[in-house]
Amino acid sequence: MYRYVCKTMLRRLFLSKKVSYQARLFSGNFRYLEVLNNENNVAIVTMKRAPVNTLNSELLSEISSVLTNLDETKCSGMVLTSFSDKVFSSGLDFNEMYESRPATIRTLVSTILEVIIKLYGSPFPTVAVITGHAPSGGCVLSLCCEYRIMVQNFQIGLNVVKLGYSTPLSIVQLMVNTIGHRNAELALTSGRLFTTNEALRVGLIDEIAKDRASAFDKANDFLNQFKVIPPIARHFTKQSMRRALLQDVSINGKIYVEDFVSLISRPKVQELIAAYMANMKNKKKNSN
Ligand SMILES: CCCCCCCCCCC/C=C/C(=O)SCCNC(=O)CCNC(=O)[C@H](O)C(C)(C)COP(=O)(O)OP(=O)(O)OC[C@H]1O[C@@H](n2cnc3c(N)ncnc32)[C@H](O)[C@@H]1OP(=O)(O)O
Repeated sequence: MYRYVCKTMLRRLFLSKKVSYQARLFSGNFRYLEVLNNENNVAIVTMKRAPVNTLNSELLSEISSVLTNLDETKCSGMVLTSFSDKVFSSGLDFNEMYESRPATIRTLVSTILEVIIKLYGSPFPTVAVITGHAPSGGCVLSLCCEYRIMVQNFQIGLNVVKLGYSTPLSIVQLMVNTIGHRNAELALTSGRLFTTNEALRVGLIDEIAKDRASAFDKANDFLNQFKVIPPIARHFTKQSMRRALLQDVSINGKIYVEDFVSLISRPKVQELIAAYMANMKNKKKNSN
């Protein structure tokens, strides 16, 4: 009898461990992401592709899967952030754009498009906690969120024009919707990166935080206000605000992707990407 009780207790203990292990598996399943749920059912999605969260197809497809999962599990909100206290994301991975087969570039671009559609159109409220630099693709991810809180002394913006290709129309629209036509035109045509203070002044971010912890406090304050708002009413209102852009990308997305692939594949653009990458390496060598 004693042996039976011990065995049953051990089995229960094992099962309970297994359950809590499975609960953690959602975060453990990803190579480049950590996903944790807080007590308010808010998902904290942390990009952790060291060193600078460069957006390759794998990281983007993990973000895409998480967004589907959060939609299905009816989370109350999402915070998108970075493991790094220096870089939120360094944008699309040059290694998948430089001297790559069109199919590789196509996968990269289609996957970021998938993320844009899911993140921008998500039914739950979304906040970007920007703990470091957010150039290009990093800025795009934050623009798809509803609210941006950025830590002091970093840079954010869309500098793609400097790489020799134009900003895709929907991305232009994201910027226009956020900082207005005049500011967007000036910023996009010059590839301007804004400091945290400048970004607040122009409306590219909503709040400045002194550090990661205070950025999370501000994100919680933003999300808490929705506790008293019926989610369905909130969701439909968000959809109405975002419908035009979402409809455009779902109708024309494939065309935008193909345009972007052929733009990136042009010899002149490839040359500029190579020079840009070499410049990054030189800067690093000289600073060491
Ligand atoms: C709806 C429309 C449908 C169409 C869909 C199209 C969607 C398009 C989206 C918009 C277009 C976006 C384009 C891009 O994102 S292109 C990428 C542009 N990115 C940049 O210009 C930033 C480049 N990086 C930096 O400026 C710095 O790295 C940064 C300031 C971010 C950090 O500086 P830090 O000094 O901390 O780090 P390092 O520069 O030493 O970098 C560390 C290593 O990482 C490598 N690195 C950095 N960025 C990239 C990158 N984007 N791709 C590949 N590799 C990168 C860097 O070379 C270092 O490598 P090593 O350690 O090997 O030297």
